[in-house]
Amino acid sequence: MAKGRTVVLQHFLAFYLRRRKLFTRSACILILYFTFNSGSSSKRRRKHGVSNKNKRYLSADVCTFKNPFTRLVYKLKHSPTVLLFSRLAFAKRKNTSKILSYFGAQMALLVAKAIFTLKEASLDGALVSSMVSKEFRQFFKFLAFWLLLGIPSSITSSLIKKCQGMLAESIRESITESILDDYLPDSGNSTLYQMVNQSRVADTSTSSVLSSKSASTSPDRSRSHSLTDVTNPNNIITTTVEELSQSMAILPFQLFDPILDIMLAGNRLSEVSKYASEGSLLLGVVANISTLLLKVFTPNFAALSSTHNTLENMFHTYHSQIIDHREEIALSRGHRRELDMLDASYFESERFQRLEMRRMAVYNFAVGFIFKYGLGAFGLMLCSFPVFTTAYLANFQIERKLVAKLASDFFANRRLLMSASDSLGRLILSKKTINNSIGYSTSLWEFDSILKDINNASKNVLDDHNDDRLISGPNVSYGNEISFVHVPLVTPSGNVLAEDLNFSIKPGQNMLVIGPNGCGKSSLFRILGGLWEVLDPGKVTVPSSRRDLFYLPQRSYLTYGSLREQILYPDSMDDYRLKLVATKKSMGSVVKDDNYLIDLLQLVHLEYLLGQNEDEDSKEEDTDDDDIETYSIGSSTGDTEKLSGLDAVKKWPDLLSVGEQQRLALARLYYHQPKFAVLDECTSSISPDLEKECYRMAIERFGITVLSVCHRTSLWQFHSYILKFNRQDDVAAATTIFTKFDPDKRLKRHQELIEVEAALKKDDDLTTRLESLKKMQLRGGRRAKLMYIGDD
Ligand SMILES: Nc1ncnc2c1ncn2[C@@H]1O[C@H](COP(=O)(O)OP(=O)(O)OP(=O)(O)O)[C@@H](O)[C@H]1O
Repeated sequence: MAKGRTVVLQHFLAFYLRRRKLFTRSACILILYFTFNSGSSSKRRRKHGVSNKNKRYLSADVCTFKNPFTRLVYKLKHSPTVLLFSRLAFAKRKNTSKILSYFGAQMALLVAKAIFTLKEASLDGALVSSMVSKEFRQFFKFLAFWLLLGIPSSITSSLIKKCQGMLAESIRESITESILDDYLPDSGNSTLYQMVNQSRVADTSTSSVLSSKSASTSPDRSRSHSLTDVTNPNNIITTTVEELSQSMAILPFQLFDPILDIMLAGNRLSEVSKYASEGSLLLGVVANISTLLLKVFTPNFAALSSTHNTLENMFHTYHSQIIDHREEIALSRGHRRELDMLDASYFESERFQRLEMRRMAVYNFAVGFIFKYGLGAFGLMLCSFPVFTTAYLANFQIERKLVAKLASDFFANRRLLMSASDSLGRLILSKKTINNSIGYSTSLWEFDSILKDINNASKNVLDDHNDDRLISGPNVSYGNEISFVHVPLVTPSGNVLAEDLNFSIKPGQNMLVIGPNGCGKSSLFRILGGLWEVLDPGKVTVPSSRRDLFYLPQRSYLTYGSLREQILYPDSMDDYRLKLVATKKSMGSVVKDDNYLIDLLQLVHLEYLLGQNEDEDSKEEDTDDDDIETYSIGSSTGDTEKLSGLDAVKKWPDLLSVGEQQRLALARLYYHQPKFAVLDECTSSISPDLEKECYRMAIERFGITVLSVCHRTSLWQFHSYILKFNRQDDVAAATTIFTKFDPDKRLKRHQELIEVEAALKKDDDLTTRLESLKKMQLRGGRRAKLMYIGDD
């Protein structure tokens, strides 16, 4: 009876042996398929409120594709990762070839690595076999081979790492280049201003033609815009691009290395072991059960990384805010309040990180145990199977030579199966990297879409492709003047500041703009600078070229760079050199060389900046260890702190007082010598005498026509026209009056008012005169003294 059962079993085994290759390969495919389809289920994603980000980009008609292949192609074509790579990373041929070559090199190295692993496994087996059969010469021969194999194998591993680094760097370079081209476009469009502004304005649809245009052209994009925090573009451009590049660079390794390992191991097993087919099939089933089991321990990676990023961003933003306002905080002793905010933000972030670590610890344990030990144990069983079956079939009468062969196979197979089970674990972990990459690329794609929408909308309003235009649009015309006719002044959030703005200024007619705080004085210049649109029925006439209008705000913008660069801004050093060559060629015109720049500094009494070549930074640098190779950041000239004069590179915004910064900005204005200049309280911190001198210089010496907002009466004398904003307390929109301005007359009346007010206390006869003056004030609005000015 027992003999009959043995015969049946032997026939059964023989049948499987004939089909072993087929079984092995189908088992491999099963393993890969089920492993890859594991992870967080869509049900759980929905429960956590995190949808598959990819799906946002797929319109409803994707469901109409019956053919799964067409559907897959459609999905791929619309996936943000593919879009991001096709339009940003591969935007330039040079970058494309770099990325593809590093990717190709990495793939080739991965294949080489897998082949070396196979060879090592065979050598392991051979070593054990020679040891068991006591063939010492063979043993040392194999040992030498094994050592030799270690050289190319180690080189390959190190080259893979290097390739990953280079791939990450080229992806980052390429995406950063493309995003920066949209972020600060050559056309001079105020994309960054509009993007941050739009996201801060709650109701963008009211007045922003830009947003409505972009919404109408791409509904999917406008819907997704709200998902990206564009108020923090620095984080997206630095951190997100870096993280995406890193994860995309390690993806080929994480994905293809285990797949190659599994495939090669399966193939090898089917060749070397007679009974590997059943084992491989069973291994496929066990791998499937394991991945199902792993789902229980898998956290929602997308939700985790999104919350993590939000909390980190918040902490980062608080820090930047404190650094930006360090002086105000220090003077107002606001430390405790700021510390509370930082503590709260850090505590929140840390609490979440602990939760994240707990979830990841459980997940890592599950991956480690299930795949390394669970599948590893199964692999050992599988390897021992040929030993037991051979022994069983030969009725446990095995020759010595066969024992050595079985031992060799056992070790080779065990090694391959252990590495295959480990590879399965890595394959599962690679899903995390894929999800992260999708998350990062979605954020980046949304961000770039917003930039592109803004730039495209601006292009639509352009009547020609002249990038040098000051502003463009259907309501804009060009001439030798600045004029506003029936222009409504409306904020991006739809607040009407002034319904009907009218004025006209020709060269030489300097205009004073006055009005209460928040009435829209600076907003007028936002229209003039192209930041806000000229809405219907308004018509604006401006000089055609950007160079004809210069804007100086109250807090002037200084860059980190040389003193010369502060004066030249926004010109670059190349622009400066070109201008120098041009003026030298054209005989007779003033050559704006370094001596000219020094003269300008003298005009604003800043010549002492030329002599400052020692500061604390340089002293700090002296203490640096000479042996350490240091890099000069922000300058190609090397030892920047030793430079002096116009070449001195310093942290000018931190080094100069507000008044000094304003004077430096005036030197900048003199250098550019525009036709018109907007001076928006740009001299408020300069002493009155020097302020007057600077104004006189701008108007008389450099022939600049100024449109100025200033509260000091000492500057009235430079203006011949006045634009006055009147706002009643109960009406949001201001009315405006534009008239000729006689500074002497107005000053006299202003002085008179002061004197009458003083005399009133003593003399009743002046009451009548005061009443008449008060009437005029009331007509002018609530800011009595200011409204008096310019009232005829
Ligand atoms: N980007 C913007 N989006 C929405 N509202 C804005 C924006 N910029 C300014 N405003 C609003 O427009 C109004 C006018 O601002 P503006 O800067 O023109 O005032 P101002 O007359 O120059 O005041 P001040 O004399 O205090 O400088 C303010 O209420 C301000 O909140």
